[in-house]
Amino acid sequence: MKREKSVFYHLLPYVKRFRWIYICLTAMLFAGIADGLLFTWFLQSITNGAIAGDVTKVQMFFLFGAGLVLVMMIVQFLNVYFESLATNKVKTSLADDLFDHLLRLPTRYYTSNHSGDMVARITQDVNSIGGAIGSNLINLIRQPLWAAAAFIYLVTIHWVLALLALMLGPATTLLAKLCGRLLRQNGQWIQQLTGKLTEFVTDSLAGHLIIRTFGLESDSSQNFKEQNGRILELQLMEGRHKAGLQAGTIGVSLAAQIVVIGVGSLMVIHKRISIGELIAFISLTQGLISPFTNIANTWGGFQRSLAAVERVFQVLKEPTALQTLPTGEGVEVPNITDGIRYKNIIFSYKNNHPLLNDFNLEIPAGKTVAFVGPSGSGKSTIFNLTLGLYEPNSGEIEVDGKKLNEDVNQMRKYMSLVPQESFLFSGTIRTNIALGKIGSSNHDIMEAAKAAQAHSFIMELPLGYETEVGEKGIRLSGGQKQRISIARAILRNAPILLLDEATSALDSESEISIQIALKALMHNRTTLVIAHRLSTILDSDLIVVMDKGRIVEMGEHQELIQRDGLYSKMFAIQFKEYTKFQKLKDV
Ligand SMILES: Nc1ncnc2c1ncn2[C@@H]1O[C@H](COP(=O)(O)OP(=O)(O)OP(=O)(O)O)[C@@H](O)[C@H]1O
Repeated sequence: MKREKSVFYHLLPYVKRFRWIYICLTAMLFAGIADGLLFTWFLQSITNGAIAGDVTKVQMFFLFGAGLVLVMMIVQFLNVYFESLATNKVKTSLADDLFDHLLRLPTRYYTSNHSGDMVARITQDVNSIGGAIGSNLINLIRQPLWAAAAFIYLVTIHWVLALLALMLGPATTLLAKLCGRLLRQNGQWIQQLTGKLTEFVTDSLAGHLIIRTFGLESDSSQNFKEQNGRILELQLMEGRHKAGLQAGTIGVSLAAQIVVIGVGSLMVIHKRISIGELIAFISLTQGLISPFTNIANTWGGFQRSLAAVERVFQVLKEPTALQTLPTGEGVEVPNITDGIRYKNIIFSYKNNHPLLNDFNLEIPAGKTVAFVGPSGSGKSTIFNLTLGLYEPNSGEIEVDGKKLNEDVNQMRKYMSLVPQESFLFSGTIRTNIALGKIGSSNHDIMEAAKAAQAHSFIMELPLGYETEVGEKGIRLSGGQKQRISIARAILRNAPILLLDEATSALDSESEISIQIALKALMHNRTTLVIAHRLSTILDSDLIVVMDKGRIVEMGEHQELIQRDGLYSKMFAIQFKEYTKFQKLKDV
């Protein structure tokens, strides 16, 4: 019960948010119960009237019955309508809050959780919570009230017979408790496996190229079938539990009715109750036992929904990194004059050996600093920290004299990132560039594209700037995507640029276009670049050579070459590869 309480505690704010709907639902609930009792009274009275040969009474109750039917229809309509309103409104707000919360979560959460699982929580789990806030919840409230009302009504006729009718009810509750536990456990397994299956599907779609080129289709298909088969087994087991519960509860309900009919008939013979009252008993015994049956059935579905609610609230309980959600609308920030300072930074991704240990560096404003070093030396980590995606364990980063961690959102307005892998969202080229500064005019977007050497290839596309890109859109080459990414950064016009150069070799035309685009982008900005291109390295004001999280060398190109250390070795290798590449291209 502790678990149920905690789930309700979490759901309560949502119920409160739509309290007027729940108030209407409660009103309908009482109207439904009153209607049911009035119907029994109608049955009892019209039967007694018929037996007594009282035509006026029969006629009057006939009209009364017709009125009841009308009221019942209206109540039923409003009941279903309000229930759907309540469930869907809560579901929608929960999904809104969940997505909002996901956007606020720290970068660590994204790197340590699978996107497929997050998708499953926001779609499937949110959808399954209907059972905990909609019909199941209402039924769990309605049924005991209905049982109590029916019992009181029957007690006023004959209390012994009423107790007899009630006697078998609790048996179904025991059955429900047992099956409920099994169903809940099963529900959790199904949800976990479905989350895993969603992860597998998203991975397979994203990695379809590897699947195809390595000929892994049959293995993937087999893997999917196995996982899906396991879910099927659990669903069938769920079906068996539900069937057992249903059969047991129907058995109990029928047994109670037979007892009531048998004993009630004897009472009619002995003139203890009238035939009309026996009919009331027959009609209400069903109403007395069915709540136990319905609670039992509802309990299973309810337990399953609780499992889904728990998965949703697991995410909602994760501590966030952002208080407010920043907007991409353009705000002009002044150019910086004081550069970036890293002071005694100690940082580890996990609580083990720190990757950066007492890292100190000063990047002067307006300069281009290239970070070079072997793979895993910590270059991207410097970017992650500068962008405030991770916080150092100790030490401080200052941007233009202000502490980065004091207002990360504001400080990020000073920066734009051109990532190694250019990501295009589903939408048009225009909207993709406009992400650099939401609300930009078409003229500004076009100017940015021109500076990024992207305008001419965009104009050659069938719909120009309105061409759809992203998963469902046209395929752009790596170089073209990169130029759109650069245009986005040009439009953002932030004073600090973080550029993670793409490693893949481009054809010479793209290479030249990108060089021109980057020159335009880097102009007049403080630039941090994870450098892979010789031209970038040579043109940098400062080269920071990193190895195992430490700065091992620092200086200008010539200086570092003369030092004959790690940099000169790396440069020699790169230069050899570069000339080989150039020769190959010349051939
Ligand atoms: N999100 C993360 N969680 C845990 N460890 C990480 C994470 N990102 C990077 N690392 C580890 O930190 C170390 C430094 O990685 P980083 O990406 O900064 O290196 P890099 O110099 O940019 O490498 P590359 O040139 O290959 O991109 C590596 O050992 C890497 O495995």
